[in-house]
Amino acid sequence: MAGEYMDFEAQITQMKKIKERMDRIRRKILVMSGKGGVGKTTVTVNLANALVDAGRKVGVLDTDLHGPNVAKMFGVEGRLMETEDGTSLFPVEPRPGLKVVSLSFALSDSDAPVVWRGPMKLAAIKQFLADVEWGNLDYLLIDTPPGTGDEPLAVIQNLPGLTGSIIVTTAQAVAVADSRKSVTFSRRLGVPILGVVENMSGLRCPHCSHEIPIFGIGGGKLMAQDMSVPFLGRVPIEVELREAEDAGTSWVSEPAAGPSAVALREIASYIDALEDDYLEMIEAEAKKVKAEADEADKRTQEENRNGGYA
Ligand SMILES: Nc1ncnc2c1ncn2[C@@H]1O[C@H](COP(=O)(O)OP(=O)(O)OP(=O)(O)O)[C@@H](O)[C@H]1O
Repeated sequence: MAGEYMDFEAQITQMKKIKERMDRIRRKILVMSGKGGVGKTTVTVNLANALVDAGRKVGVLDTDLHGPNVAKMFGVEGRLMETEDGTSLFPVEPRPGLKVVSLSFALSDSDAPVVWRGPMKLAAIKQFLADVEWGNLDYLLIDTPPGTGDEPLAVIQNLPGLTGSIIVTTAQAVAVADSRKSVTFSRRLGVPILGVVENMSGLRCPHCSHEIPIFGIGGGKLMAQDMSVPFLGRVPIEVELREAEDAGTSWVSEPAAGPSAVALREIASYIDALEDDYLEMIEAEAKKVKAEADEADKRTQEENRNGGYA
């Protein structure tokens, strides 16, 4: 499948299939981070569980082939199930209302590192967008590897009606610097930014309740303000959250769960309460910003062709 040559007609058929599938999903959200290990998958998995708790139908697509943790954090073993005619792939369902697919389900050996070039990843992402039988969903959350590489680009360029991106960072200066690139990347490609989450934002000492700023506190919020994007909230470090992820249980669903669950539930409620009018407005704004950037690029190319003269 991945990397196979596809003629023009087959590509058009695939694009139509993707559109049909995506039209049945109300909101499609890309979860990104500039830096690795800042908690993108944690945010994806917990937002998904919180939205399911609120009665929403949610799908999660894990496009991270090199560190696919989504299925593990939902406590499921992933395996690709096809219809008999091979035209559709079925997601796994860790709990009612939640469907999960990882690109890694297509790999036979989970211990083997993946050596796929960009075009193979692009082909695989397109195939998953076209073939996964999500049915009707309220949300599709798409987890991507860190950075602004092939996977987020493939999703943005091939998923019609992408609602927006959520950018996850820690408050640490290096993570913030990288997450600024994710903001610029989203803007340059015309993707509305729903907001920034500052994860691992302080650890409350269990003995004295003092907040220890392991990766700093506040850097993500400052970045969001500086780049004029919404700030969605701070999620503190919590041992129980990490333990729940290792056990594949839903931390946000625990009524007595601590401050990280409270913060993640609040972010999920905020996202769920976003009005369609607001989303249309930020989509129009994002398209305008992209059109202006395209125009500026065109002028620069023109100038370069004319030896630096307009
Ligand atoms: N708020 C938190 N409290 C405790 N542990 C956390 C928190 N956020 C993330 N973790 C843990 O930190 C590790 C990295 O998180 P996660 O896998 O979500 O990051 P990521 O950005 O998706 O990583 P990658 O770059 O590999 O895709 C995981 O072991 C996760 O359980």
